[in-house]
Amino acid sequence: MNIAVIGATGLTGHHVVTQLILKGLAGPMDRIQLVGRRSAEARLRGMVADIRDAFFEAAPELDITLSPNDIAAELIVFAAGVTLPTDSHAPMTRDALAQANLPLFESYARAIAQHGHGHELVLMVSNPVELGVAVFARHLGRHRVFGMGAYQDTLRFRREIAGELGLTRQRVEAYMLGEHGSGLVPAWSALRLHGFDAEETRQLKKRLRRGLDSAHYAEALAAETRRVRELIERDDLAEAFRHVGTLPADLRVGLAPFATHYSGAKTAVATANATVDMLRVMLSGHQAVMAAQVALEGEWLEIDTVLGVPVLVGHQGWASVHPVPLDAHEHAQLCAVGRSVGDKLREWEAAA
Ligand SMILES: NC(=O)c1ccc[n+]([C@@H]2O[C@H](COP(=O)([O-])OP(=O)(O)OC[C@H]3O[C@@H](n4cnc5c(N)ncnc54)[C@H](O)[C@@H]3O)[C@@H](O)[C@H]2O)c1
Repeated sequence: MNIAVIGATGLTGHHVVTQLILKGLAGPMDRIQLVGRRSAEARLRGMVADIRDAFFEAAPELDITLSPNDIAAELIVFAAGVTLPTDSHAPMTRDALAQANLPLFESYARAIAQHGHGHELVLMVSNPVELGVAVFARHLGRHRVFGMGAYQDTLRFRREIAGELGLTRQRVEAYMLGEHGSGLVPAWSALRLHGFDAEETRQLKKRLRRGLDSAHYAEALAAETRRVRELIERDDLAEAFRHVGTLPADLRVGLAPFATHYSGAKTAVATANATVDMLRVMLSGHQAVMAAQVALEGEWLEIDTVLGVPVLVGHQGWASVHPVPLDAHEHAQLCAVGRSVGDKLREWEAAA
């Protein structure tokens, strides 16, 4: 299998490459294209030497690729571009991030559409993930492009629930939908706890939610983000983490990574883990339901933009949306987030 990692020398790209090898998804019969800018050539060479040193005969073929026109792979991970700074005193807005990364998304998407073989699947890691997916979907066809943000948010949601209930993550079926960032939509109505009946699940869900209902989630997330931001700006990371720990599971999903990013540690290991997990499904030849950002055209809830929703993922891309039960508030919230993401995407692309 040929896998290309665009932005391979970046923190996330580097972890994706090593996790692909460590988890046995890329071995001597496979090839990883390490894609970077010309200015990153020396670093890419160093990276190849280091990986061969570490894994030797278990390492895949490692190719250095300095032009988007030379990408030749079945699976492409896009992890290049600008990221939000970790210095809370020099903040960057998501609008500025979008303007910085849009030309990069465009140039790679255009090159892959022109020079690729027409079947590549693209897994978008870079942010704003919805914008990256929108651009690649337009050039390559929407069923070949996924954003991993919703999958990562979903893994975090399941982990937070599992941790609080003392269960393994495998026993928790749950989805975090919507926008990766400020527009998360926890689909509590779709929660299934394997080994618990409907009444036990209802009781446990009530305990987990601590009185925060779907109608007030967005407001609570915004208020808690302001509170955690204030603590980070005061350089009180310890209090920020402590405070996040007091919140309900669905708020922790949005806020724990926020604090982790500004701690300076960043979230690359977990991001690479979620990315490689998605690649595992795409490589397996089987199909699985996973939350991902995809470009919808009204097939679920009449949403007509890029949004994190549950989709059936396989080696040919995402085949269809897999609808999950939502209550009226969750439904309304997901549609509202969809409208807001659609507005932002139009604004960002018009400003380019
Ligand atoms: N989805 C998530 O949960 C999540 C988590 C972490 C990071 N991210 C996103 O992933 C992206 C990368 O983050 P990071 O922390 O690894 O950043 P990083 O700064 O460590 O790496 C960025 C990489 O992009 C490369 N790059 C920049 N311009 C390029 C170009 N024109 N061609 C090829 N490569 C180019 C840089 O050389 C660098 O290697 C960011 O957009 C970030 O927001 C997403």
